[in-house]
Amino acid sequence: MAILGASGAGKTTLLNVLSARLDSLGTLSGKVLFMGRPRDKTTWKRTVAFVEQDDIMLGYLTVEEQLLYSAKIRLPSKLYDNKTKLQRVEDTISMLRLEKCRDTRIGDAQTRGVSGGERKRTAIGVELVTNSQLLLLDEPTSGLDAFAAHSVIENVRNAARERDLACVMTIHQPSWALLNLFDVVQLLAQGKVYYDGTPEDTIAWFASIGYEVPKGANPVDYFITIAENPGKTEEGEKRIQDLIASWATRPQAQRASNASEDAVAKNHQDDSVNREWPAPWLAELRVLTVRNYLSVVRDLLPLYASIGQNIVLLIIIGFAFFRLGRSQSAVLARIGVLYYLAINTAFTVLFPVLTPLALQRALMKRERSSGAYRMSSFIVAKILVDVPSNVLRILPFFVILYWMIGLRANAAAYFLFIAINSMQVVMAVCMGLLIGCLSPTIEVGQIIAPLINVIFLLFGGNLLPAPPPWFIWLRYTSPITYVYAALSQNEYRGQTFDCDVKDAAQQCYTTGEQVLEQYNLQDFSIAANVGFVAALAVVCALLAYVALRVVARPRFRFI
Ligand SMILES: Nc1ncnc2c1ncn2[C@@H]1O[C@H](COP(=O)(O)OP(=O)(O)OP(=O)(O)O)[C@@H](O)[C@H]1O
Repeated sequence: MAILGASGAGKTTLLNVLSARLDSLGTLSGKVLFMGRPRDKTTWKRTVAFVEQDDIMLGYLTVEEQLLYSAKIRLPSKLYDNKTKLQRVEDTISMLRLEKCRDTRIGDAQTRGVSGGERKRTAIGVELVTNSQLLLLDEPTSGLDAFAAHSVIENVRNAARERDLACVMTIHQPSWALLNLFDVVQLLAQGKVYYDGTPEDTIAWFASIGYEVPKGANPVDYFITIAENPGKTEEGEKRIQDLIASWATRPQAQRASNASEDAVAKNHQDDSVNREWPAPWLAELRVLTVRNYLSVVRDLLPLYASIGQNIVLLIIIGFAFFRLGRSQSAVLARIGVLYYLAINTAFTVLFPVLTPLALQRALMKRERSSGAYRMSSFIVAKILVDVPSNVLRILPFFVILYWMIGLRANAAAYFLFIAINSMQVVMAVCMGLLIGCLSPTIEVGQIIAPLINVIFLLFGGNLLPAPPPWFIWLRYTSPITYVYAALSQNEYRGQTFDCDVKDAAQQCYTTGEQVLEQYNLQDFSIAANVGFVAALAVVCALLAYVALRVVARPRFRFI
Protein backbone atom coordinates (compact mmCIF):
# COMPACT_ATOMS: atom_id res chain seq x y z
CA MET A 1 0.00 0.00 0.00
CA ALA A 2 1.29 3.44 -0.92
CA ILE A 3 0.44 6.56 1.06
CA LEU A 4 0.69 9.71 -1.00
CA GLY A 5 0.13 13.36 -0.30
CA ALA A 6 1.67 16.79 -0.46
CA SER A 7 4.39 17.76 1.97
CA GLY A 8 2.87 18.16 5.43
CA ALA A 9 -0.18 16.01 4.59
CA GLY A 10 0.55 13.74 7.56
CA LYS A 11 2.12 10.70 5.87
CA THR A 12 5.01 10.23 8.31
CA THR A 13 2.71 10.94 11.25
CA LEU A 14 0.37 8.20 10.09
CA LEU A 15 3.22 5.68 9.90
CA ASN A 16 4.41 6.75 13.35
CA VAL A 17 0.88 6.26 14.73
CA LEU A 18 0.64 2.82 13.11
CA SER A 19 4.03 1.76 14.46
CA ALA A 20 3.21 3.36 17.87
CA ARG A 21 6.49 5.29 17.65
CA LEU A 22 4.93 8.76 17.57
CA ASP A 23 7.01 10.78 20.00
CA SER A 24 5.33 14.19 19.65
CA LEU A 25 2.65 15.36 22.01
CA GLY A 26 -0.89 15.95 20.82
CA THR A 27 -4.08 14.00 21.05
CA LEU A 28 -4.51 10.72 19.28
CA SER A 29 -7.96 9.43 18.49
CA GLY A 30 -9.46 6.63 16.45
CA LYS A 31 -8.66 2.95 16.32
CA VAL A 32 -5.71 1.01 14.96
CA LEU A 33 -6.48 -2.59 14.10
CA PHE A 34 -4.08 -5.17 12.76
CA MET A 35 -5.72 -8.15 11.09
CA GLY A 36 -8.98 -7.02 12.59
CA ARG A 37 -7.74 -6.84 16.17
CA PRO A 38 -6.34 -4.09 18.38
CA ARG A 39 -2.56 -4.17 18.56
CA ASP A 40 -1.03 -6.16 21.38
CA LYS A 41 1.23 -3.73 23.26
CA THR A 42 3.53 -6.51 24.39
CA THR A 43 4.27 -7.87 20.93
CA TRP A 44 3.74 -4.92 18.62
CA LYS A 45 7.30 -3.58 18.51
CA ARG A 46 8.46 -6.96 17.20
CA THR A 47 5.42 -7.47 14.95
CA VAL A 48 6.09 -4.31 13.00
CA ALA A 49 9.29 -3.55 11.08
CA PHE A 50 9.83 0.12 10.29
CA VAL A 51 12.31 1.44 7.73
CA GLU A 52 12.48 5.07 8.78
CA GLN A 53 13.41 7.81 6.34
CA ASP A 54 16.82 8.49 7.89
CA ASP A 55 18.18 4.98 8.07
CA ILE A 56 20.92 4.68 10.67
CA MET A 57 23.60 2.22 9.68
CA LEU A 58 27.15 1.49 10.73
CA GLY A 59 29.20 2.55 7.70
CA TYR A 60 32.07 0.14 8.43
CA LEU A 61 29.90 -2.97 8.10
CA THR A 62 29.27 -4.74 4.80
CA VAL A 63 25.79 -5.23 3.39
CA GLU A 64 25.83 -8.91 4.35
CA GLU A 65 26.99 -8.16 7.90
CA GLN A 66 24.17 -5.66 8.42
CA LEU A 67 21.63 -8.33 7.52
CA LEU A 68 23.44 -11.07 9.38
CA TYR A 69 23.61 -9.17 12.68
CA SER A 70 19.98 -8.16 12.34
CA ALA A 71 19.00 -11.80 11.78
CA LYS A 72 21.16 -13.05 14.65
CA ILE A 73 19.71 -10.73 17.25
CA ARG A 74 16.20 -10.07 15.97
CA LEU A 75 15.04 -13.45 14.69
CA PRO A 76 13.63 -15.43 17.60
CA SER A 77 16.06 -18.20 18.49
CA LYS A 78 13.08 -20.33 19.52
CA LEU A 79 11.89 -20.51 15.91
CA TYR A 80 15.13 -20.17 13.96
CA ASP A 81 18.36 -22.02 14.56
CA ASN A 82 21.65 -20.63 13.27
CA LYS A 83 21.37 -22.41 9.93
CA THR A 84 17.89 -21.11 9.19
CA LYS A 85 18.94 -17.61 10.22
CA LEU A 86 21.78 -17.74 7.69
CA GLN A 87 19.39 -19.10 5.06
CA ARG A 88 17.01 -16.22 5.72
CA VAL A 89 19.85 -13.75 5.20
CA GLU A 90 20.70 -15.45 1.90
CA ASP A 91 17.06 -15.35 0.78
CA THR A 92 16.76 -11.68 1.71
CA ILE A 93 19.96 -10.83 -0.18
CA SER A 94 18.64 -12.49 -3.31
CA MET A 95 15.10 -11.04 -2.92
CA LEU A 96 16.53 -7.54 -2.70
CA ARG A 97 19.09 -8.19 -5.45
CA LEU A 98 22.00 -7.35 -3.18
CA GLU A 99 24.31 -10.15 -4.38
CA LYS A 100 26.71 -7.85 -6.19
CA CYS A 101 27.34 -5.61 -3.20
CA ARG A 102 27.05 -8.11 -0.36
CA ASP A 103 30.72 -7.68 0.60
CA THR A 104 30.84 -3.93 0.09
CA ARG A 105 30.85 -1.68 3.12
CA ILE A 106 27.92 0.68 3.55
CA GLY A 107 30.24 3.70 3.79
CA ASP A 108 29.73 7.08 5.41
CA ALA A 109 30.51 10.75 4.87
CA GLN A 110 34.27 10.05 4.83
CA THR A 111 34.42 6.75 2.91
CA ARG A 112 32.44 5.90 -0.17
CA GLY A 113 30.45 2.72 0.07
CA VAL A 114 27.43 1.26 -1.69
CA SER A 115 25.16 3.33 -3.96
CA GLY A 116 22.08 5.14 -2.62
CA GLY A 117 19.72 2.46 -3.95
CA GLU A 118 21.81 -0.36 -2.51
CA ARG A 119 21.97 1.43 0.86
CA LYS A 120 18.18 1.76 0.92
CA ARG A 121 17.69 -1.86 -0.07
CA THR A 122 20.10 -2.86 2.72
CA ALA A 123 18.12 -0.80 5.24
CA ILE A 124 15.00 -2.59 4.03
CA GLY A 125 16.80 -5.95 4.23
CA VAL A 126 17.73 -5.28 7.87
CA GLU A 127 13.98 -5.12 8.63
CA LEU A 128 12.85 -7.72 6.13
CA VAL A 129 15.13 -10.36 7.57
CA THR A 130 13.24 -10.22 10.89
CA ASN A 131 10.15 -12.15 11.92
CA SER A 132 7.76 -9.19 11.56
CA GLN A 133 4.32 -9.32 9.97
CA LEU A 134 3.97 -5.69 8.92
CA LEU A 135 6.59 -3.67 7.07
CA LEU A 136 6.36 0.12 7.18
CA LEU A 137 8.62 2.27 5.02
CA ASP A 138 8.88 6.05 5.14
CA GLU A 139 9.80 7.44 1.72
CA PRO A 140 12.15 4.62 0.73
CA THR A 141 12.67 6.18 -2.69
CA SER A 142 13.63 9.71 -1.65
CA GLY A 143 16.98 10.74 -3.06
CA LEU A 144 17.00 7.91 -5.61
CA ASP A 145 16.88 8.21 -9.39
CA ALA A 146 13.89 6.79 -11.27
CA PHE A 147 15.60 3.49 -12.05
CA ALA A 148 16.80 2.88 -8.48
CA ALA A 149 13.39 3.90 -7.09
CA HIS A 150 11.64 1.44 -9.40
CA SER A 151 13.96 -1.37 -8.44
CA VAL A 152 13.53 -0.68 -4.69
CA ILE A 153 9.73 -0.77 -4.94
CA GLU A 154 9.69 -3.82 -7.18
CA ASN A 155 12.02 -5.71 -4.82
CA VAL A 156 9.97 -4.76 -1.78
CA ARG A 157 6.76 -5.82 -3.50
CA ASN A 158 8.16 -9.21 -4.47
CA ALA A 159 9.66 -9.75 -1.03
CA ALA A 160 6.41 -8.74 0.69
CA ARG A 161 4.48 -11.22 -1.47
CA GLU A 162 6.97 -13.99 -0.83
CA ARG A 163 7.02 -13.40 2.92
CA ASP A 164 3.24 -12.82 3.12
CA LEU A 165 3.95 -9.48 4.69
CA ALA A 166 1.60 -6.52 4.90
CA CYS A 167 3.55 -3.55 3.57
CA VAL A 168 2.68 0.14 3.83
CA MET A 169 4.92 2.90 2.57
CA THR A 170 4.84 6.63 2.03
CA ILE A 171 6.20 7.67 -1.29
CA HIS A 172 7.10 10.99 -2.81
CA GLN A 173 6.00 11.89 -6.36
CA PRO A 174 6.10 8.42 -7.96
CA SER A 175 5.72 8.00 -11.70
CA TRP A 176 2.45 6.52 -12.93
CA ALA A 177 4.24 3.25 -13.78
CA LEU A 178 5.69 3.07 -10.29
CA LEU A 179 2.33 3.71 -8.65
CA ASN A 180 0.86 0.80 -10.55
CA LEU A 181 3.19 -1.59 -8.75
CA PHE A 182 1.03 -1.09 -5.64
CA ASP A 183 -2.13 -2.99 -4.78
CA VAL A 184 -3.65 -0.08 -2.87
CA VAL A 185 -2.96 3.62 -2.81
CA GLN A 186 -4.17 6.06 -0.21
CA LEU A 187 -4.15 9.82 -0.76
CA LEU A 188 -3.88 12.12 2.25
CA ALA A 189 -4.49 15.86 2.72
CA GLN A 190 -4.43 17.62 6.09
CA GLY A 191 -4.23 14.25 7.80
CA LYS A 192 -7.42 13.03 6.14
CA VAL A 193 -8.04 10.50 3.38
CA TYR A 194 -9.33 11.70 0.01
CA TYR A 195 -8.81 8.45 -1.89
CA ASP A 196 -8.21 4.87 -0.88
CA GLY A 197 -8.32 2.15 -3.53
CA THR A 198 -6.49 0.57 -6.42
CA PRO A 199 -4.18 2.79 -8.49
CA GLU A 200 -6.16 2.07 -11.69
CA ASP A 201 -9.41 3.34 -10.16
CA THR A 202 -7.94 6.74 -9.25
CA ILE A 203 -8.47 8.23 -12.71
CA ALA A 204 -12.13 7.22 -12.85
CA TRP A 205 -12.81 8.38 -9.27
CA PHE A 206 -11.32 11.84 -9.69
CA ALA A 207 -12.99 12.22 -13.12
CA SER A 208 -16.33 11.38 -11.44
CA ILE A 209 -15.94 14.30 -9.03
CA GLY A 210 -14.81 16.72 -11.71
CA TYR A 211 -11.03 16.31 -11.78
CA GLU A 212 -10.16 14.95 -15.19
CA VAL A 213 -6.39 14.42 -15.57
CA PRO A 214 -5.15 17.01 -18.11
CA LYS A 215 -3.63 15.54 -21.28
CA GLY A 216 0.08 14.75 -20.92
CA ALA A 217 0.12 15.30 -17.15
CA ASN A 218 1.40 12.69 -14.67
CA PRO A 219 -1.86 11.60 -12.97
CA VAL A 220 -0.09 11.17 -9.61
CA ASP A 221 1.27 14.74 -9.65
CA TYR A 222 -2.16 16.00 -10.64
CA PHE A 223 -4.02 14.21 -7.83
CA ILE A 224 -1.55 15.55 -5.28
CA THR A 225 -1.53 19.08 -6.68
CA ILE A 226 -5.31 19.44 -6.47
CA ALA A 227 -5.09 18.79 -2.71
CA GLU A 228 -2.41 21.44 -2.19
CA ASN A 229 -3.03 24.99 -1.08
CA PRO A 230 0.34 26.73 -1.00
CA GLY A 231 -1.17 30.23 -1.21
CA LYS A 232 -3.56 29.44 1.69
CA THR A 233 -6.48 30.82 -0.37
CA GLU A 234 -10.09 30.32 0.60
CA GLU A 235 -10.77 28.68 -2.74
CA GLY A 236 -7.91 26.22 -2.25
CA GLU A 237 -9.10 25.32 1.25
CA LYS A 238 -12.64 24.74 -0.06
CA ARG A 239 -11.28 22.50 -2.82
CA ILE A 240 -9.41 20.34 -0.28
CA GLN A 241 -12.43 20.09 2.02
CA ASP A 242 -14.59 19.08 -0.98
CA LEU A 243 -12.11 16.37 -1.98
CA ILE A 244 -12.10 14.95 1.56
CA ALA A 245 -15.90 15.21 1.85
CA SER A 246 -16.48 13.58 -1.58
CA TRP A 247 -14.45 10.57 -0.51
CA ALA A 248 -16.06 10.36 2.93
CA THR A 249 -19.55 10.41 1.41
CA ARG A 250 -18.72 8.24 -1.61
CA PRO A 251 -21.37 5.80 -2.86
CA GLN A 252 -21.44 2.38 -1.18
CA ALA A 253 -20.07 0.71 -4.34
CA GLN A 254 -16.75 2.45 -3.88
CA ARG A 255 -16.30 1.25 -0.31
CA ALA A 256 -13.80 -1.55 0.08
CA SER A 257 -15.27 -4.46 1.95
CA ASN A 258 -13.65 -5.02 5.30
CA ALA A 259 -11.58 -8.13 5.67
CA SER A 260 -13.92 -10.98 6.42
CA GLU A 261 -13.73 -12.67 9.79
CA ASP A 262 -12.47 -15.77 7.99
CA ALA A 263 -9.55 -13.96 6.42
CA VAL A 264 -8.65 -12.43 9.74
CA ALA A 265 -8.75 -15.77 11.47
CA LYS A 266 -6.75 -17.43 8.69
CA ASN A 267 -4.07 -14.78 8.72
CA HIS A 268 -3.78 -14.48 12.43
CA GLN A 269 -0.47 -15.90 13.52
CA ASP A 270 0.57 -16.98 16.94
CA ASP A 271 2.87 -14.15 17.92
CA SER A 272 3.47 -15.11 21.54
CA VAL A 273 7.15 -15.55 20.65
CA ASN A 274 7.26 -11.78 20.04
CA ARG A 275 6.59 -11.22 23.71
CA GLU A 276 10.12 -12.32 24.65
CA TRP A 277 13.60 -11.09 23.77
CA PRO A 278 14.42 -12.78 20.44
CA ALA A 279 17.90 -14.05 21.36
CA PRO A 280 19.53 -15.14 24.65
CA TRP A 281 21.59 -12.48 26.47
CA LEU A 282 24.94 -14.04 25.57
CA ALA A 283 24.05 -14.24 21.87
CA GLU A 284 23.13 -10.54 21.93
CA LEU A 285 26.36 -9.74 23.72
CA ARG A 286 28.40 -11.68 21.18
CA VAL A 287 26.87 -9.89 18.19
CA LEU A 288 27.12 -6.43 19.75
CA THR A 289 30.71 -7.03 20.88
CA VAL A 290 31.78 -8.23 17.43
CA ARG A 291 30.04 -5.23 15.87
CA ASN A 292 31.89 -2.84 18.20
CA TYR A 293 35.16 -4.67 17.69
CA LEU A 294 34.84 -4.29 13.91
CA SER A 295 34.39 -0.55 14.35
CA VAL A 296 37.82 -0.42 16.02
CA VAL A 297 39.71 -2.60 13.54
CA ARG A 298 38.03 -1.30 10.39
CA ASP A 299 38.12 2.39 11.08
CA LEU A 300 41.83 2.89 11.70
CA LEU A 301 41.88 6.69 11.48
CA PRO A 302 41.32 7.22 15.24
CA LEU A 303 44.11 4.69 15.92
CA TYR A 304 46.54 6.53 13.62
CA ALA A 305 45.55 9.85 15.21
CA SER A 306 46.18 8.35 18.63
CA ILE A 307 49.60 6.98 17.59
CA GLY A 308 50.49 10.48 16.31
CA GLN A 309 49.27 12.01 19.57
CA ASN A 310 51.34 9.55 21.62
CA ILE A 311 54.48 10.23 19.56
CA VAL A 312 54.09 14.00 20.03
CA LEU A 313 53.48 13.57 23.77
CA LEU A 314 56.41 11.18 24.11
CA ILE A 315 58.72 13.68 22.43
CA ILE A 316 57.48 16.62 24.47
CA ILE A 317 56.95 14.99 27.89
CA GLY A 318 59.73 12.44 27.47
CA PHE A 319 62.35 15.03 26.63
CA ALA A 320 61.02 17.74 28.94
CA PHE A 321 61.50 15.33 31.87
CA PHE A 322 64.31 13.30 30.31
CA ARG A 323 66.27 11.00 32.67
CA LEU A 324 65.38 12.66 35.96
CA GLY A 325 68.18 12.10 38.42
CA ARG A 326 68.24 12.24 42.21
CA SER A 327 68.59 15.99 42.64
CA GLN A 328 66.06 18.10 44.52
CA SER A 329 64.71 19.60 41.28
CA ALA A 330 64.13 16.04 39.98
CA VAL A 331 62.10 15.26 43.12
CA LEU A 332 59.62 17.99 42.25
CA ALA A 333 59.72 17.22 38.52
CA ARG A 334 58.64 13.65 39.34
CA ILE A 335 55.62 14.92 41.27
CA GLY A 336 54.68 17.10 38.28
CA VAL A 337 54.95 14.35 35.70
CA LEU A 338 53.00 11.80 37.76
CA TYR A 339 50.16 14.29 38.29
CA TYR A 340 50.25 15.14 34.60
CA LEU A 341 49.96 11.44 33.62
CA ALA A 342 46.77 11.00 35.63
CA ILE A 343 45.22 14.03 33.91
CA ASN A 344 46.47 13.14 30.44
CA THR A 345 44.79 9.72 30.51
CA ALA A 346 41.50 11.23 31.67
CA PHE A 347 41.49 13.61 28.69
CA THR A 348 42.85 11.38 25.93
CA VAL A 349 40.43 8.51 26.55
CA LEU A 350 37.21 10.45 27.07
CA PHE A 351 36.77 11.70 23.53
CA PRO A 352 37.47 8.47 21.61
CA VAL A 353 34.76 6.90 23.81
CA LEU A 354 32.29 9.76 23.45
CA THR A 355 32.50 10.44 19.70
CA PRO A 356 31.37 7.05 18.30
CA LEU A 357 28.71 6.86 21.02
CA ALA A 358 26.61 9.42 19.10
CA LEU A 359 25.88 7.00 16.25
CA GLN A 360 25.85 3.91 18.46
CA ARG A 361 23.32 5.45 20.82
CA ALA A 362 21.01 6.55 17.99
CA LEU A 363 21.21 3.11 16.40
CA MET A 364 20.61 1.42 19.76
CA LYS A 365 17.49 3.51 20.33
CA ARG A 366 16.19 2.60 16.86
CA GLU A 367 16.99 -1.09 17.31
CA ARG A 368 15.43 -1.14 20.75
CA SER A 369 12.26 0.41 19.28
CA SER A 370 11.99 -2.94 17.53
CA GLY A 371 12.62 -4.81 20.77
CA ALA A 372 15.94 -6.08 19.38
CA TYR A 373 18.08 -6.50 22.50
CA ARG A 374 18.53 -5.60 26.14
CA MET A 375 20.16 -2.37 27.25
CA SER A 376 22.55 -4.29 29.51
CA SER A 377 24.12 -6.16 26.58
CA PHE A 378 24.67 -2.84 24.79
CA ILE A 379 26.57 -1.37 27.76
CA VAL A 380 28.59 -4.52 28.48
CA ALA A 381 29.53 -4.91 24.80
CA LYS A 382 30.66 -1.29 24.73
CA ILE A 383 32.87 -1.76 27.81
CA LEU A 384 34.24 -5.09 26.53
CA VAL A 385 35.57 -3.38 23.40
CA ASP A 386 36.38 0.13 24.60
CA VAL A 387 38.41 -0.90 27.65
CA PRO A 388 40.98 -3.19 25.97
CA SER A 389 41.17 -1.08 22.80
CA ASN A 390 41.91 2.09 24.77
CA VAL A 391 44.36 0.36 27.11
CA LEU A 392 46.25 -1.08 24.13
CA ARG A 393 46.17 2.26 22.34
CA ILE A 394 47.86 4.10 25.21
CA LEU A 395 50.03 1.32 26.59
CA PRO A 396 53.08 2.02 24.35
CA PHE A 397 53.07 5.59 25.68
CA PHE A 398 53.42 4.45 29.30
CA VAL A 399 55.85 1.66 28.45
CA ILE A 400 58.31 3.99 26.69
CA LEU A 401 57.78 7.11 28.79
CA TYR A 402 58.72 5.31 32.00
CA TRP A 403 62.25 4.68 30.76
CA MET A 404 62.61 8.02 29.04
CA ILE A 405 61.85 9.88 32.26
CA GLY A 406 63.98 7.50 34.25
CA LEU A 407 61.45 6.52 36.89
CA ARG A 408 62.44 3.87 39.41
CA ALA A 409 64.45 1.05 37.77
CA ASN A 410 62.59 -1.82 39.35
CA ALA A 411 60.51 -4.43 37.49
CA ALA A 412 57.73 -4.59 40.12
CA ALA A 413 57.40 -0.79 40.20
CA TYR A 414 57.39 -0.71 36.40
CA PHE A 415 54.54 -3.19 36.03
CA LEU A 416 52.62 -1.57 38.85
CA PHE A 417 53.01 1.79 37.09
CA ILE A 418 51.46 0.26 33.95
CA ALA A 419 48.69 -1.41 35.96
CA ILE A 420 47.73 1.83 37.77
CA ASN A 421 47.64 3.77 34.50
CA SER A 422 45.60 1.01 32.86
CA MET A 423 43.08 1.21 35.69
CA GLN A 424 42.85 4.94 35.04
CA VAL A 425 42.08 4.13 31.37
CA VAL A 426 39.26 1.82 32.52
CA MET A 427 37.91 4.60 34.72
CA ALA A 428 38.12 7.16 31.91
CA VAL A 429 36.25 4.78 29.55
CA CYS A 430 33.46 4.31 32.10
CA MET A 431 33.29 8.04 32.76
CA GLY A 432 33.12 8.71 29.01
CA LEU A 433 30.26 6.22 28.83
CA LEU A 434 28.45 7.89 31.70
CA ILE A 435 28.78 11.37 30.21
CA GLY A 436 27.76 10.05 26.78
CA CYS A 437 24.72 8.27 28.19
CA LEU A 438 23.66 11.10 30.45
CA SER A 439 23.88 13.92 27.90
CA PRO A 440 20.81 14.65 25.80
CA THR A 441 23.14 14.80 22.76
CA ILE A 442 26.78 13.86 22.32
CA GLU A 443 27.59 17.50 21.44
CA VAL A 444 26.44 18.45 24.94
CA GLY A 445 28.57 15.58 26.27
CA GLN A 446 31.62 16.98 24.52
CA ILE A 447 31.12 20.25 26.41
CA ILE A 448 30.47 18.58 29.78
CA ALA A 449 33.40 16.12 29.58
CA PRO A 450 36.29 18.64 29.77
CA LEU A 451 34.42 20.59 32.44
CA ILE A 452 34.19 17.52 34.67
CA ASN A 453 37.82 16.69 34.02
CA VAL A 454 38.93 20.20 34.96
CA ILE A 455 37.00 19.98 38.24
CA PHE A 456 38.52 16.58 38.98
CA LEU A 457 42.05 17.73 38.22
CA LEU A 458 41.58 20.80 40.39
CA PHE A 459 40.49 18.74 43.40
CA GLY A 460 42.54 15.64 42.66
CA GLY A 461 46.02 17.09 43.09
CA ASN A 462 47.88 19.64 45.16
CA LEU A 463 46.71 22.68 43.24
CA LEU A 464 44.42 23.96 45.99
CA PRO A 465 46.07 24.81 49.32
CA ALA A 466 43.09 23.34 51.20
CA PRO A 467 39.78 22.60 49.45
CA PRO A 468 36.83 24.41 51.01
CA PRO A 469 35.01 21.99 53.36
CA TRP A 470 31.83 21.89 51.27
CA PHE A 471 33.88 20.80 48.25
CA ILE A 472 35.83 18.11 50.03
CA TRP A 473 33.66 15.37 48.47
CA LEU A 474 35.02 16.39 45.06
CA ARG A 475 38.49 15.38 46.25
CA TYR A 476 37.23 11.90 47.13
CA THR A 477 35.16 11.41 43.98
CA SER A 478 38.00 12.51 41.71
CA PRO A 479 39.79 9.45 40.26
CA ILE A 480 42.85 11.67 39.81
CA THR A 481 43.26 11.81 43.61
CA TYR A 482 43.74 8.03 43.78
CA VAL A 483 45.75 7.57 40.58
CA TYR A 484 48.13 10.38 41.51
CA ALA A 485 48.59 9.00 45.05
CA ALA A 486 49.10 5.43 43.80
CA LEU A 487 51.64 6.47 41.14
CA SER A 488 53.48 8.64 43.66
CA GLN A 489 53.70 5.93 46.34
CA ASN A 490 54.90 3.47 43.71
CA GLU A 491 57.63 5.87 42.67
CA TYR A 492 58.78 7.42 45.95
CA ARG A 493 58.48 4.74 48.58
CA GLY A 494 61.98 3.56 49.54
CA GLN A 495 63.75 6.06 47.26
CA THR A 496 66.57 8.33 48.44
CA PHE A 497 67.55 11.67 46.96
CA ASP A 498 70.61 13.94 47.05
CA CYS A 499 70.36 17.09 49.10
CA ASP A 500 72.04 19.38 46.57
CA VAL A 501 70.48 22.72 47.53
CA LYS A 502 72.81 25.61 48.38
CA ASP A 503 70.25 27.69 50.25
CA ALA A 504 69.98 26.32 53.79
CA ALA A 505 66.46 27.78 54.12
CA GLN A 506 65.18 25.64 51.24
CA GLN A 507 63.56 22.33 52.16
CA CYS A 508 65.57 19.25 51.27
CA TYR A 509 63.93 15.86 50.64
CA THR A 510 66.31 13.00 51.25
CA THR A 511 63.73 10.18 51.23
CA GLY A 512 60.67 9.51 49.10
CA GLU A 513 58.53 9.15 52.24
CA GLN A 514 59.21 12.82 53.08
CA VAL A 515 57.80 13.79 49.69
CA LEU A 516 54.70 11.63 50.18
CA GLU A 517 54.22 13.14 53.62
CA GLN A 518 54.66 16.70 52.40
CA TYR A 519 52.19 16.26 49.52
CA ASN A 520 49.68 14.33 51.58
CA LEU A 521 49.78 11.28 49.31
CA GLN A 522 49.66 8.51 51.90
CA ASP A 523 46.00 8.54 52.95
CA PHE A 524 45.49 5.09 51.42
CA SER A 525 47.74 2.25 50.31
CA ILE A 526 48.42 1.63 46.59
CA ALA A 527 46.00 -1.31 46.60
CA ALA A 528 43.29 0.78 48.26
CA ASN A 529 43.83 3.64 45.78
CA VAL A 530 43.56 1.28 42.80
CA GLY A 531 40.51 -0.30 44.44
CA PHE A 532 38.84 3.11 44.72
CA VAL A 533 39.49 3.82 41.03
CA ALA A 534 38.00 0.43 40.14
CA ALA A 535 34.99 1.12 42.35
CA LEU A 536 34.48 4.54 40.72
CA ALA A 537 34.64 2.85 37.30
CA VAL A 538 31.97 0.34 38.32
CA VAL A 539 29.76 3.12 39.72
CA CYS A 540 30.15 5.10 36.47
CA ALA A 541 29.23 2.03 34.37
CA LEU A 542 26.17 1.33 36.51
CA LEU A 543 25.07 4.96 36.40
CA ALA A 544 25.62 4.94 32.62
CA TYR A 545 23.25 1.99 32.38
CA VAL A 546 20.60 3.76 34.49
CA ALA A 547 21.07 7.02 32.54
CA LEU A 548 20.72 5.23 29.22
CA ARG A 549 17.50 3.60 30.35
CA VAL A 550 16.06 7.06 30.95
CA VAL A 551 17.61 9.10 28.11
CA ALA A 552 17.60 6.56 25.28
CA ARG A 553 14.45 4.66 26.15
CA PRO A 554 12.26 4.16 23.09
CA ARG A 555 8.77 5.52 23.70
CA PHE A 556 5.55 4.07 22.35
CA ARG A 557 2.06 5.53 22.12
CA PHE A 558 -0.88 3.28 21.53
CA ILE A 559 -4.50 4.16 20.84
N1 LIG B 1 -4.04 13.58 11.44
C1 LIG B 1 -3.42 14.68 11.86
N2 LIG B 1 -4.02 15.53 12.69
C2 LIG B 1 -3.40 16.63 13.12
N3 LIG B 1 -2.14 16.98 12.79
C3 LIG B 1 -1.48 16.17 11.97
C4 LIG B 1 -2.09 14.99 11.44
N4 LIG B 1 -1.17 14.38 10.64
C5 LIG B 1 -0.08 15.17 10.65
N5 LIG B 1 -0.24 16.23 11.44
C6 LIG B 1 0.74 17.29 11.69
O1 LIG B 1 1.11 17.82 10.41
C7 LIG B 1 2.52 18.08 10.34
C8 LIG B 1 3.14 17.40 9.14
O2 LIG B 1 3.00 16.01 9.25
P1 LIG B 1 4.00 14.96 8.59
O3 LIG B 1 5.40 15.32 8.88
O4 LIG B 1 3.52 13.64 8.98
O5 LIG B 1 3.74 15.22 7.06
P2 LIG B 1 4.35 14.47 5.79
O6 LIG B 1 3.24 14.27 4.85
O7 LIG B 1 5.10 13.27 6.21
O8 LIG B 1 5.32 15.57 5.25
P3 LIG B 1 6.68 15.39 4.38
O9 LIG B 1 6.26 14.79 3.07
O10 LIG B 1 7.16 16.80 4.23
O11 LIG B 1 7.58 14.54 5.20
C9 LIG B 1 3.09 17.62 11.66
O12 LIG B 1 3.28 18.75 12.48
C10 LIG B 1 2.02 16.72 12.26
O13 LIG B 1 2.04 16.77 13.66
